[in-house]
Amino acid sequence: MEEAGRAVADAAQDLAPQGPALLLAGGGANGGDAFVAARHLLTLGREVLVLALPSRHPLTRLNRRRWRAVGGVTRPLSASAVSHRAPGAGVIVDGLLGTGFGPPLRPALAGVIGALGAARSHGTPVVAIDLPSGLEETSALVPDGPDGLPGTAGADLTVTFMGLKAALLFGAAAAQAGRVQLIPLRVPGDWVQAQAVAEQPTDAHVAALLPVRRADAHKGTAGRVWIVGGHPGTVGAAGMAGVGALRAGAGLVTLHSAADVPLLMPELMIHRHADLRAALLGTPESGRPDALAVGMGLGPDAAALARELLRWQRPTVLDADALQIELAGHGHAACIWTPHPGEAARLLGTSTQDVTRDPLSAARALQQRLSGVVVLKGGPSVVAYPGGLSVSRGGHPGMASGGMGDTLSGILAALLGQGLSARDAAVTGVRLHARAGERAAQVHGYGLSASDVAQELGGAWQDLSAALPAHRPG
Ligand SMILES: NC(=O)C1=CN([C@@H]2O[C@H](COP(=O)(O)OP(=O)(O)OC[C@H]3O[C@@H](n4cnc5c(N)ncnc54)[C@H](OP(=O)(O)O)[C@@H]3O)[C@@H](O)[C@H]2O)[C@@H](O)CC1
Ligand SMILES: Nc1ncnc2c1ncn2[C@@H]1O[C@H](COP(=O)(O)OP(=O)(O)O)[C@@H](O)[C@H]1O
Repeated sequence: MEEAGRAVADAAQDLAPQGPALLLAGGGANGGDAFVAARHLLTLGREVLVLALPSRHPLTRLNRRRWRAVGGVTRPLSASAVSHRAPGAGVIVDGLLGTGFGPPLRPALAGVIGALGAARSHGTPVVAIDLPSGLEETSALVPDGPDGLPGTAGADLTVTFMGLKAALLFGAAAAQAGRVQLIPLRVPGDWVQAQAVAEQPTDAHVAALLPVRRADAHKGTAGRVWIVGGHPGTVGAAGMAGVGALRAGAGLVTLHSAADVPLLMPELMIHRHADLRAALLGTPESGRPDALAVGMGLGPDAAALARELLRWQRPTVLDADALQIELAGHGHAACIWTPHPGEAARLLGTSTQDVTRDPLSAARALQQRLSGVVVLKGGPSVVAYPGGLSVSRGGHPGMASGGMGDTLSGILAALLGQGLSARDAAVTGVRLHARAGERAAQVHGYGLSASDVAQELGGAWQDLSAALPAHRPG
Protein backbone atom coordinates (compact mmCIF):
# COMPACT_ATOMS: atom_id res chain seq x y z
CA MET A 1 0.00 0.00 0.00
CA GLU A 2 2.88 2.34 0.79
CA GLU A 3 4.51 1.78 -2.62
CA ALA A 4 1.17 2.03 -4.39
CA GLY A 5 0.16 5.29 -2.69
CA ARG A 6 3.54 6.83 -3.29
CA ALA A 7 3.36 5.99 -7.01
CA VAL A 8 -0.08 7.62 -7.18
CA ALA A 9 1.24 10.79 -5.53
CA ASP A 10 4.16 10.98 -7.97
CA ALA A 11 1.85 10.44 -10.94
CA ALA A 12 -0.63 13.09 -9.75
CA GLN A 13 2.23 15.51 -9.21
CA ASP A 14 3.58 14.88 -12.74
CA LEU A 15 0.14 15.21 -14.34
CA ALA A 16 -1.04 18.34 -12.50
CA PRO A 17 1.63 20.02 -10.38
CA GLN A 18 -0.36 23.18 -9.59
CA GLY A 19 -3.16 23.86 -7.10
CA PRO A 20 -4.64 21.96 -4.17
CA ALA A 21 -4.99 18.17 -4.36
CA LEU A 22 -8.36 16.66 -3.42
CA LEU A 23 -8.34 12.96 -2.57
CA LEU A 24 -11.47 10.80 -2.35
CA ALA A 25 -11.07 7.74 -0.11
CA GLY A 26 -13.53 4.84 -0.02
CA GLY A 27 -13.78 2.30 2.77
CA GLY A 28 -11.52 -0.41 1.29
CA ALA A 29 -7.80 -0.70 0.53
CA ASN A 30 -8.25 1.61 -2.47
CA GLY A 31 -9.08 4.32 0.07
CA GLY A 32 -5.97 3.36 2.03
CA ASP A 33 -3.86 4.01 -1.07
CA ALA A 34 -5.48 7.45 -1.22
CA PHE A 35 -4.42 8.26 2.37
CA VAL A 36 -0.83 7.21 1.57
CA ALA A 37 -0.89 9.35 -1.60
CA ALA A 38 -2.19 12.30 0.42
CA ARG A 39 0.73 12.03 2.85
CA HIS A 40 3.27 11.99 0.00
CA LEU A 41 1.59 14.89 -1.79
CA LEU A 42 1.80 16.89 1.43
CA THR A 43 5.54 16.26 1.66
CA LEU A 44 5.81 17.50 -1.94
CA GLY A 45 4.49 20.82 -0.67
CA ARG A 46 0.92 20.52 -2.00
CA GLU A 47 -2.16 21.78 -0.21
CA VAL A 48 -4.11 18.54 0.35
CA LEU A 49 -7.58 17.60 1.56
CA VAL A 50 -9.03 14.09 1.90
CA LEU A 51 -12.76 13.41 1.72
CA ALA A 52 -13.27 9.91 3.16
CA LEU A 53 -15.85 7.27 4.04
CA PRO A 54 -15.44 5.47 7.37
CA SER A 55 -13.40 2.26 7.01
CA ARG A 56 -13.12 -1.10 8.72
CA HIS A 57 -10.04 -2.04 6.68
CA PRO A 58 -7.06 -2.25 9.09
CA LEU A 59 -4.41 -0.88 6.68
CA THR A 60 -6.70 1.92 5.56
CA ARG A 61 -7.36 2.87 9.18
CA LEU A 62 -3.62 2.77 9.90
CA ASN A 63 -2.87 5.08 6.97
CA ARG A 64 -5.69 7.41 7.99
CA ARG A 65 -4.00 7.71 11.41
CA ARG A 66 -0.63 8.32 9.76
CA TRP A 67 -2.22 11.01 7.65
CA ARG A 68 -3.67 12.67 10.74
CA ALA A 69 -0.26 12.35 12.50
CA VAL A 70 1.41 14.50 9.84
CA GLY A 71 -1.30 17.16 10.26
CA GLY A 72 -3.46 15.98 7.37
CA VAL A 73 -7.11 17.02 7.29
CA THR A 74 -9.96 14.61 6.50
CA ARG A 75 -13.62 15.57 6.00
CA PRO A 76 -16.63 13.29 5.48
CA LEU A 77 -17.20 12.20 1.90
CA SER A 78 -20.47 13.11 0.21
CA ALA A 79 -21.61 14.24 -3.23
CA SER A 80 -22.13 17.80 -1.98
CA ALA A 81 -18.65 17.88 -0.36
CA VAL A 82 -17.11 16.86 -3.70
CA SER A 83 -19.16 19.48 -5.60
CA HIS A 84 -18.14 22.13 -3.06
CA ARG A 85 -14.39 21.35 -2.98
CA ALA A 86 -13.73 20.29 -6.58
CA PRO A 87 -13.82 23.72 -8.29
CA GLY A 88 -10.69 24.91 -6.43
CA ALA A 89 -8.72 21.69 -6.93
CA GLY A 90 -5.77 21.31 -9.29
CA VAL A 91 -6.16 17.54 -9.33
CA ILE A 92 -8.60 14.98 -7.88
CA VAL A 93 -7.44 11.50 -6.90
CA ASP A 94 -10.14 8.82 -7.07
CA GLY A 95 -9.58 6.20 -4.35
CA LEU A 96 -13.23 5.31 -3.91
CA LEU A 97 -13.42 1.81 -5.37
CA GLY A 98 -10.83 -0.55 -6.80
CA THR A 99 -10.73 -4.27 -7.38
CA GLY A 100 -13.09 -4.94 -4.45
CA PHE A 101 -16.02 -3.30 -6.22
CA GLY A 102 -18.92 -5.44 -7.38
CA PRO A 103 -22.01 -3.94 -9.04
CA PRO A 104 -24.61 -2.65 -8.54
CA LEU A 105 -23.15 0.65 -7.37
CA ARG A 106 -24.91 1.87 -4.23
CA PRO A 107 -26.82 5.16 -4.63
CA ALA A 108 -24.72 7.14 -2.10
CA LEU A 109 -21.49 6.44 -3.98
CA ALA A 110 -23.23 6.95 -7.32
CA GLY A 111 -23.89 10.55 -6.23
CA VAL A 112 -20.22 11.01 -5.35
CA ILE A 113 -19.17 9.56 -8.71
CA GLY A 114 -21.64 11.90 -10.43
CA ALA A 115 -20.08 14.90 -8.68
CA LEU A 116 -16.60 13.65 -9.63
CA GLY A 117 -17.71 13.30 -13.25
CA ALA A 118 -19.06 16.84 -13.24
CA ALA A 119 -15.74 18.19 -11.93
CA ARG A 120 -13.87 16.24 -14.60
CA SER A 121 -16.11 17.55 -17.34
CA HIS A 122 -15.29 21.08 -16.11
CA GLY A 123 -11.63 20.36 -16.72
CA THR A 124 -10.24 19.17 -13.36
CA PRO A 125 -7.87 16.27 -14.08
CA VAL A 126 -8.73 12.99 -12.32
CA VAL A 127 -6.17 10.33 -11.37
CA ALA A 128 -7.77 6.96 -10.62
CA ILE A 129 -6.13 4.55 -8.20
CA ASP A 130 -5.92 1.05 -9.72
CA LEU A 131 -9.23 1.41 -11.63
CA PRO A 132 -11.64 4.29 -12.26
CA SER A 133 -14.25 3.77 -9.56
CA GLY A 134 -17.28 1.86 -10.78
CA LEU A 135 -15.39 -0.32 -13.29
CA GLU A 136 -15.20 -4.03 -12.60
CA GLU A 137 -11.66 -5.37 -12.74
CA THR A 138 -12.52 -8.28 -15.05
CA SER A 139 -15.02 -6.64 -17.37
CA ALA A 140 -14.77 -4.70 -20.61
CA LEU A 141 -18.27 -3.31 -19.95
CA VAL A 142 -19.11 -0.20 -17.92
CA PRO A 143 -21.74 -1.17 -15.32
CA ASP A 144 -24.73 1.20 -15.22
CA GLY A 145 -25.18 3.37 -12.15
CA PRO A 146 -28.53 3.41 -10.30
CA ASP A 147 -31.45 5.49 -11.60
CA GLY A 148 -29.76 6.35 -14.88
CA LEU A 149 -26.70 7.87 -13.16
CA PRO A 150 -23.33 7.24 -14.83
CA GLY A 151 -21.54 4.15 -13.52
CA THR A 152 -18.13 5.81 -13.54
CA ALA A 153 -16.56 9.25 -13.83
CA GLY A 154 -13.65 7.85 -15.85
CA ALA A 155 -10.14 9.21 -15.40
CA ASP A 156 -7.45 11.10 -17.24
CA LEU A 157 -4.79 8.83 -15.80
CA THR A 158 -5.13 5.45 -14.09
CA VAL A 159 -2.26 4.24 -11.93
CA THR A 160 -2.68 0.50 -11.67
CA PHE A 161 -0.77 -2.13 -9.75
CA MET A 162 0.71 -5.58 -10.33
CA GLY A 163 -0.65 -6.13 -13.86
CA LEU A 164 -3.10 -4.82 -16.45
CA LYS A 165 -6.72 -5.73 -15.77
CA ALA A 166 -9.33 -6.52 -18.43
CA ALA A 167 -11.17 -3.28 -17.60
CA LEU A 168 -8.07 -1.28 -18.54
CA LEU A 169 -7.49 -3.07 -21.83
CA PHE A 170 -10.76 -3.83 -23.55
CA GLY A 171 -13.95 -2.25 -24.80
CA ALA A 172 -15.99 0.57 -23.30
CA ALA A 173 -14.34 0.19 -19.88
CA ALA A 174 -10.83 0.78 -21.23
CA ALA A 175 -12.06 3.90 -23.01
CA GLN A 176 -12.83 5.35 -19.54
CA ALA A 177 -9.38 4.77 -18.06
CA GLY A 178 -7.41 7.52 -19.81
CA ARG A 179 -3.67 6.93 -19.90
CA VAL A 180 -2.71 3.83 -17.93
CA GLN A 181 0.46 3.65 -15.89
CA LEU A 182 1.43 0.22 -14.54
CA ILE A 183 3.33 -0.05 -11.26
CA PRO A 184 4.56 -3.67 -10.97
CA LEU A 185 5.02 -3.61 -7.12
CA ARG A 186 7.09 -6.15 -5.21
CA VAL A 187 4.67 -9.01 -4.62
CA PRO A 188 5.21 -12.76 -5.09
CA GLY A 189 5.13 -13.84 -8.77
CA ASP A 190 2.72 -16.67 -8.03
CA TRP A 191 0.28 -14.18 -6.50
CA VAL A 192 0.30 -12.18 -9.74
CA GLN A 193 -0.09 -15.37 -11.80
CA ALA A 194 -3.18 -16.28 -9.82
CA GLN A 195 -4.84 -13.03 -10.94
CA ALA A 196 -6.25 -12.42 -14.42
CA VAL A 197 -3.77 -9.62 -15.04
CA ALA A 198 -1.52 -9.16 -18.04
CA GLU A 199 1.88 -7.82 -18.93
CA GLN A 200 2.33 -5.64 -21.99
CA PRO A 201 5.77 -6.08 -23.53
CA THR A 202 7.40 -3.05 -25.12
CA ASP A 203 8.57 -3.16 -28.73
CA ALA A 204 12.15 -3.34 -27.45
CA HIS A 205 11.25 -6.44 -25.44
CA VAL A 206 9.53 -8.03 -28.43
CA ALA A 207 12.42 -7.15 -30.75
CA ALA A 208 14.89 -8.87 -28.44
CA LEU A 209 13.00 -12.13 -29.05
CA LEU A 210 13.17 -11.98 -32.86
CA PRO A 211 15.31 -14.70 -34.45
CA VAL A 212 18.79 -13.67 -35.57
CA ARG A 213 20.43 -15.55 -38.43
CA ARG A 214 24.03 -16.43 -38.97
CA ALA A 215 25.60 -14.98 -42.10
CA ASP A 216 25.86 -18.48 -43.58
CA ALA A 217 22.15 -19.26 -43.09
CA HIS A 218 20.43 -21.10 -45.95
CA LYS A 219 16.87 -22.04 -46.77
CA GLY A 220 17.23 -25.32 -44.93
CA THR A 221 18.17 -23.58 -41.68
CA ALA A 222 15.52 -20.84 -41.84
CA GLY A 223 12.68 -23.22 -41.18
CA ARG A 224 10.76 -25.70 -43.33
CA VAL A 225 7.12 -24.85 -42.80
CA TRP A 226 3.98 -26.67 -43.86
CA ILE A 227 0.63 -25.03 -44.30
CA VAL A 228 -2.20 -27.58 -44.12
CA GLY A 229 -5.47 -26.04 -45.17
CA GLY A 230 -7.84 -25.15 -47.97
CA HIS A 231 -11.08 -26.76 -49.02
CA PRO A 232 -13.33 -25.92 -51.99
CA GLY A 233 -14.64 -22.39 -51.25
CA THR A 234 -11.95 -21.52 -48.68
CA VAL A 235 -8.72 -22.08 -50.57
CA GLY A 236 -7.55 -18.48 -50.14
CA ALA A 237 -7.17 -19.01 -46.39
CA ALA A 238 -4.38 -21.51 -46.92
CA GLY A 239 -2.75 -19.32 -49.57
CA MET A 240 -2.69 -16.29 -47.27
CA ALA A 241 -1.16 -18.35 -44.47
CA GLY A 242 1.53 -19.42 -46.93
CA VAL A 243 2.28 -15.83 -47.88
CA GLY A 244 2.38 -14.86 -44.19
CA ALA A 245 4.91 -17.62 -43.53
CA LEU A 246 7.15 -16.59 -46.43
CA ARG A 247 7.05 -12.91 -45.48
CA ALA A 248 7.85 -13.76 -41.85
CA GLY A 249 11.07 -15.40 -42.94
CA ALA A 250 10.37 -19.13 -43.37
CA GLY A 251 13.07 -20.77 -45.52
CA LEU A 252 10.79 -23.15 -47.39
CA VAL A 253 7.00 -23.12 -47.33
CA THR A 254 4.99 -26.06 -48.62
CA LEU A 255 1.23 -25.85 -48.81
CA HIS A 256 -0.73 -29.10 -48.58
CA SER A 257 -4.36 -29.05 -49.56
CA ALA A 258 -7.17 -31.25 -50.81
CA ALA A 259 -8.26 -28.39 -53.10
CA ASP A 260 -6.72 -26.22 -55.82
CA VAL A 261 -5.08 -23.32 -54.00
CA PRO A 262 -4.30 -20.22 -56.07
CA LEU A 263 -0.61 -19.47 -56.51
CA LEU A 264 -0.38 -16.20 -54.54
CA MET A 265 3.43 -16.28 -54.61
CA PRO A 266 5.49 -18.47 -56.93
CA GLU A 267 7.84 -19.23 -54.02
CA LEU A 268 5.07 -21.25 -52.38
CA MET A 269 5.27 -24.98 -53.09
CA ILE A 270 1.68 -26.08 -53.51
CA HIS A 271 0.76 -29.76 -53.30
CA ARG A 272 -2.77 -30.86 -54.01
CA HIS A 273 -3.59 -34.31 -52.64
CA ALA A 274 -6.55 -36.47 -53.59
CA ASP A 275 -6.24 -38.04 -50.12
CA LEU A 276 -4.69 -35.36 -47.91
CA ARG A 277 -4.70 -37.46 -44.77
CA ALA A 278 -2.94 -40.44 -46.37
CA ALA A 279 -0.40 -38.21 -48.11
CA LEU A 280 0.61 -36.36 -44.94
CA LEU A 281 0.49 -39.17 -42.43
CA GLY A 282 2.68 -41.31 -44.61
CA THR A 283 5.54 -38.80 -44.33
CA PRO A 284 8.60 -40.37 -42.70
CA GLU A 285 10.14 -38.65 -39.69
CA SER A 286 12.96 -37.19 -41.80
CA GLY A 287 10.54 -35.53 -44.21
CA ARG A 288 8.42 -33.79 -41.59
CA PRO A 289 8.57 -30.00 -41.34
CA ASP A 290 10.19 -27.88 -38.62
CA ALA A 291 6.79 -26.27 -37.97
CA LEU A 292 3.29 -26.40 -39.37
CA ALA A 293 0.06 -24.45 -39.35
CA VAL A 294 -3.12 -26.50 -39.63
CA GLY A 295 -6.75 -25.61 -40.14
CA MET A 296 -7.05 -22.46 -42.30
CA GLY A 297 -10.03 -23.23 -44.54
CA LEU A 298 -9.36 -26.94 -44.03
CA GLY A 299 -12.99 -27.94 -43.76
CA PRO A 300 -14.96 -30.43 -41.67
CA ASP A 301 -12.29 -33.13 -41.25
CA ALA A 302 -9.76 -30.70 -39.80
CA ALA A 303 -9.85 -31.92 -36.22
CA ALA A 304 -9.24 -35.57 -37.10
CA LEU A 305 -6.25 -34.67 -39.27
CA ALA A 306 -4.92 -32.21 -36.70
CA ARG A 307 -5.06 -34.87 -34.00
CA GLU A 308 -2.83 -37.15 -36.09
CA LEU A 309 -0.41 -34.34 -36.91
CA LEU A 310 -0.14 -33.37 -33.22
CA ARG A 311 1.31 -36.84 -32.56
CA TRP A 312 4.42 -35.70 -34.46
CA GLN A 313 5.18 -33.37 -31.52
CA ARG A 314 6.39 -30.71 -33.98
CA PRO A 315 5.77 -27.01 -33.31
CA THR A 316 2.21 -26.54 -34.57
CA VAL A 317 -0.20 -23.64 -35.04
CA LEU A 318 -3.86 -24.66 -34.82
CA ASP A 319 -6.31 -22.24 -36.40
CA ALA A 320 -9.85 -21.95 -37.74
CA ASP A 321 -11.34 -25.39 -38.54
CA ALA A 322 -8.72 -27.13 -36.35
CA LEU A 323 -9.94 -25.25 -33.28
CA GLN A 324 -12.15 -28.04 -31.95
CA ILE A 325 -12.60 -29.04 -28.32
CA GLU A 326 -12.03 -32.70 -29.18
CA LEU A 327 -8.34 -31.77 -29.55
CA ALA A 328 -8.09 -30.81 -25.85
CA GLY A 329 -5.67 -33.28 -24.29
CA HIS A 330 -3.81 -33.78 -27.58
CA GLY A 331 -1.87 -30.50 -27.47
CA HIS A 332 1.73 -30.10 -26.34
CA ALA A 333 4.07 -27.34 -25.20
CA ALA A 334 4.99 -26.29 -28.76
CA CYS A 335 1.38 -25.68 -29.88
CA ILE A 336 -0.14 -22.27 -30.55
CA TRP A 337 -3.94 -22.15 -30.72
CA THR A 338 -5.30 -19.00 -32.40
CA PRO A 339 -9.04 -18.52 -31.80
CA HIS A 340 -10.96 -15.31 -32.41
CA PRO A 341 -13.66 -14.66 -29.78
CA GLY A 342 -16.29 -16.73 -31.64
CA GLU A 343 -13.98 -19.73 -31.84
CA ALA A 344 -12.92 -19.22 -28.22
CA ALA A 345 -16.58 -19.28 -27.17
CA ARG A 346 -17.12 -22.54 -29.07
CA LEU A 347 -14.09 -24.10 -27.37
CA LEU A 348 -15.15 -22.93 -23.92
CA GLY A 349 -18.83 -23.78 -24.37
CA THR A 350 -19.83 -20.19 -23.63
CA SER A 351 -21.02 -17.14 -25.58
CA THR A 352 -18.93 -14.70 -27.62
CA GLN A 353 -20.20 -11.92 -25.31
CA ASP A 354 -18.75 -13.75 -22.31
CA VAL A 355 -15.39 -14.00 -24.05
CA THR A 356 -15.27 -10.33 -25.09
CA ARG A 357 -16.43 -9.19 -21.64
CA ASP A 358 -13.34 -10.74 -20.03
CA PRO A 359 -10.80 -11.79 -22.68
CA LEU A 360 -8.03 -12.26 -20.09
CA SER A 361 -9.94 -14.90 -18.14
CA ALA A 362 -11.16 -16.56 -21.35
CA ALA A 363 -7.62 -16.82 -22.75
CA ARG A 364 -6.31 -18.19 -19.47
CA ALA A 365 -9.09 -20.78 -19.24
CA LEU A 366 -8.45 -21.88 -22.82
CA GLN A 367 -4.72 -22.24 -22.23
CA GLN A 368 -5.38 -24.44 -19.23
CA ARG A 369 -7.77 -26.56 -21.26
CA LEU A 370 -5.68 -26.88 -24.44
CA SER A 371 -2.05 -26.59 -23.14
CA GLY A 372 0.71 -24.89 -25.11
CA VAL A 373 0.00 -21.23 -25.88
CA VAL A 374 -3.27 -19.53 -26.82
CA VAL A 375 -3.55 -16.36 -28.89
CA LEU A 376 -7.02 -14.92 -28.36
CA LYS A 377 -7.24 -12.57 -31.33
CA GLY A 378 -8.82 -9.15 -31.33
CA GLY A 379 -7.97 -5.54 -30.83
CA PRO A 380 -6.00 -6.03 -28.57
CA SER A 381 -4.94 -9.69 -28.72
CA VAL A 382 -4.10 -11.76 -25.64
CA VAL A 383 -1.32 -14.36 -25.46
CA ALA A 384 -1.90 -16.89 -22.67
CA TYR A 385 1.07 -19.11 -21.81
CA PRO A 386 1.65 -21.43 -18.86
CA GLY A 387 1.61 -19.15 -15.82
CA GLY A 388 0.95 -15.80 -17.46
CA LEU A 389 -0.80 -13.47 -19.86
CA SER A 390 0.61 -10.94 -22.28
CA VAL A 391 -1.37 -8.34 -24.18
CA SER A 392 -0.54 -6.81 -27.52
CA ARG A 393 -2.25 -3.53 -28.23
CA GLY A 394 -1.86 -1.89 -31.59
CA GLY A 395 -2.96 -3.01 -35.00
CA HIS A 396 -5.73 -1.09 -36.74
CA PRO A 397 -9.52 -1.43 -37.07
CA GLY A 398 -8.93 -1.90 -40.81
CA MET A 399 -7.66 -5.35 -39.83
CA ALA A 400 -11.25 -6.38 -39.20
CA SER A 401 -11.42 -8.17 -42.58
CA GLY A 402 -11.35 -11.80 -43.71
CA GLY A 403 -7.99 -13.49 -44.04
CA MET A 404 -6.16 -11.46 -41.39
CA GLY A 405 -6.04 -14.41 -39.00
CA ASP A 406 -4.83 -16.77 -41.74
CA THR A 407 -1.86 -14.49 -42.36
CA LEU A 408 -1.12 -14.51 -38.64
CA SER A 409 -1.09 -18.31 -38.56
CA GLY A 410 1.53 -18.36 -41.31
CA ILE A 411 3.62 -15.80 -39.44
CA LEU A 412 3.47 -17.85 -36.24
CA ALA A 413 4.46 -21.05 -38.04
CA ALA A 414 7.40 -19.23 -39.66
CA LEU A 415 8.65 -18.00 -36.28
CA LEU A 416 8.28 -21.48 -34.77
CA GLY A 417 10.21 -22.84 -37.74
CA GLN A 418 13.00 -20.36 -37.06
CA GLY A 419 13.40 -21.84 -33.61
CA LEU A 420 11.32 -19.62 -31.33
CA SER A 421 9.43 -21.18 -28.44
CA ALA A 422 5.64 -21.14 -28.69
CA ARG A 423 5.44 -18.28 -26.20
CA ASP A 424 8.09 -16.14 -27.93
CA ALA A 425 6.66 -16.89 -31.39
CA ALA A 426 3.20 -15.86 -30.20
CA VAL A 427 4.35 -12.63 -28.56
CA THR A 428 6.54 -11.58 -31.50
CA GLY A 429 4.19 -12.84 -34.21
CA VAL A 430 1.17 -10.99 -32.85
CA ARG A 431 3.15 -7.75 -32.56
CA LEU A 432 4.70 -8.13 -36.05
CA HIS A 433 1.24 -8.72 -37.52
CA ALA A 434 -0.22 -5.71 -35.69
CA ARG A 435 2.69 -3.46 -36.69
CA ALA A 436 2.39 -4.56 -40.32
CA GLY A 437 -1.32 -3.72 -40.09
CA GLU A 438 -0.53 -0.26 -38.74
CA ARG A 439 1.85 0.38 -41.63
CA ALA A 440 -0.52 -0.93 -44.31
CA ALA A 441 -3.41 1.08 -42.82
CA GLN A 442 -1.53 4.30 -43.55
CA VAL A 443 -2.20 3.58 -47.22
CA HIS A 444 -5.35 1.48 -47.21
CA GLY A 445 -7.27 2.52 -44.09
CA TYR A 446 -10.45 0.53 -43.66
CA GLY A 447 -9.87 -0.99 -47.10
CA LEU A 448 -6.98 -3.00 -45.68
CA SER A 449 -6.62 -6.58 -46.92
CA ALA A 450 -4.62 -9.45 -45.47
CA SER A 451 -2.37 -9.38 -48.54
CA ASP A 452 -1.55 -5.71 -47.82
CA VAL A 453 -0.56 -6.65 -44.28
CA ALA A 454 1.69 -9.47 -45.47
CA GLN A 455 3.45 -6.99 -47.79
CA GLU A 456 4.38 -4.87 -44.79
CA LEU A 457 5.85 -7.64 -42.66
CA GLY A 458 9.42 -6.85 -43.69
CA GLY A 459 8.96 -3.19 -42.74
CA ALA A 460 7.33 -4.18 -39.46
CA TRP A 461 10.31 -6.38 -38.64
CA GLN A 462 12.62 -3.41 -39.32
CA ASP A 463 10.48 -1.14 -37.13
CA LEU A 464 10.67 -3.56 -34.22
CA SER A 465 14.42 -4.05 -34.66
CA ALA A 466 14.85 -0.28 -34.51
CA ALA A 467 13.27 -0.35 -31.04
CA LEU A 468 16.22 -2.33 -29.67
CA PRO A 469 18.49 -0.14 -27.53
CA ALA A 470 21.52 -0.97 -29.72
CA HIS A 471 19.88 -1.12 -33.12
CA ARG A 472 20.56 -4.41 -34.85
CA PRO A 473 19.54 -4.37 -38.54
CA GLY A 474 16.83 -7.00 -39.15
N1 LIG B 1 -4.01 -6.67 -3.11
C1 LIG B 1 -2.86 -6.01 -2.94
O1 LIG B 1 -1.87 -6.59 -2.66
C2 LIG B 1 -2.87 -4.54 -3.10
C3 LIG B 1 -4.09 -3.83 -3.23
N2 LIG B 1 -4.13 -2.49 -3.38
C4 LIG B 1 -5.35 -1.73 -3.40
O2 LIG B 1 -6.42 -2.43 -2.83
C5 LIG B 1 -7.58 -2.31 -3.65
C6 LIG B 1 -8.53 -3.40 -3.35
O3 LIG B 1 -8.95 -3.15 -2.03
P1 LIG B 1 -10.24 -3.84 -1.39
O4 LIG B 1 -10.18 -5.31 -1.66
O5 LIG B 1 -10.33 -3.41 0.02
O6 LIG B 1 -11.41 -3.25 -2.21
P2 LIG B 1 -11.81 -1.75 -2.70
O7 LIG B 1 -11.64 -1.69 -4.15
O8 LIG B 1 -11.18 -0.71 -1.90
O9 LIG B 1 -13.38 -1.80 -2.49
C7 LIG B 1 -13.95 -2.22 -1.29
C8 LIG B 1 -14.84 -1.09 -0.81
O10 LIG B 1 -15.82 -0.84 -1.80
C9 LIG B 1 -17.11 -0.93 -1.22
N3 LIG B 1 -18.01 -1.45 -2.25
C10 LIG B 1 -17.94 -2.65 -2.86
N4 LIG B 1 -18.93 -2.78 -3.74
C11 LIG B 1 -19.66 -1.62 -3.68
C12 LIG B 1 -20.81 -1.15 -4.36
N5 LIG B 1 -21.45 -1.90 -5.26
N6 LIG B 1 -21.27 0.09 -4.09
C13 LIG B 1 -20.65 0.86 -3.18
N7 LIG B 1 -19.55 0.45 -2.49
C14 LIG B 1 -19.07 -0.77 -2.73
C15 LIG B 1 -16.94 -1.80 -0.02
O11 LIG B 1 -17.94 -1.49 0.87
P3 LIG B 1 -18.46 -2.56 1.97
O12 LIG B 1 -18.99 -3.71 1.14
O13 LIG B 1 -17.27 -2.94 2.76
O14 LIG B 1 -19.52 -1.83 2.70
C16 LIG B 1 -15.56 -1.43 0.45
O15 LIG B 1 -15.60 -0.26 1.22
C17 LIG B 1 -6.98 -2.32 -5.03
O16 LIG B 1 -7.86 -1.83 -6.02
C18 LIG B 1 -5.78 -1.40 -4.82
O17 LIG B 1 -6.17 -0.05 -4.87
C19 LIG B 1 -2.89 -1.71 -3.38
O18 LIG B 1 -2.75 -1.16 -2.08
C20 LIG B 1 -1.68 -2.49 -3.80
C21 LIG B 1 -1.56 -3.82 -3.12
N1 LIG C 1 -9.78 -3.66 -34.52
C1 LIG C 1 -8.65 -4.41 -34.60
N2 LIG C 1 -7.52 -3.95 -34.06
C2 LIG C 1 -6.40 -4.69 -34.12
N3 LIG C 1 -6.33 -5.93 -34.70
C3 LIG C 1 -7.43 -6.43 -35.24
C4 LIG C 1 -8.66 -5.70 -35.22
N4 LIG C 1 -9.59 -6.45 -35.85
C5 LIG C 1 -9.00 -7.61 -36.22
N5 LIG C 1 -7.69 -7.59 -35.87
C6 LIG C 1 -6.73 -8.68 -36.07
O1 LIG C 1 -7.01 -9.35 -37.31
C7 LIG C 1 -6.99 -10.76 -37.15
C8 LIG C 1 -8.38 -11.33 -37.47
O2 LIG C 1 -8.36 -12.73 -37.32
P1 LIG C 1 -9.58 -13.67 -37.73
O3 LIG C 1 -10.84 -13.12 -37.18
O4 LIG C 1 -9.21 -15.06 -37.39
O5 LIG C 1 -9.61 -13.48 -39.30
P2 LIG C 1 -9.85 -14.58 -40.45
O6 LIG C 1 -10.56 -15.74 -39.83
O7 LIG C 1 -10.69 -13.88 -41.45
O8 LIG C 1 -8.51 -14.93 -40.96
C9 LIG C 1 -6.55 -11.03 -35.71
O9 LIG C 1 -5.16 -11.23 -35.64
C10 LIG C 1 -6.93 -9.74 -34.99
O10 LIG C 1 -6.10 -9.49 -33.87
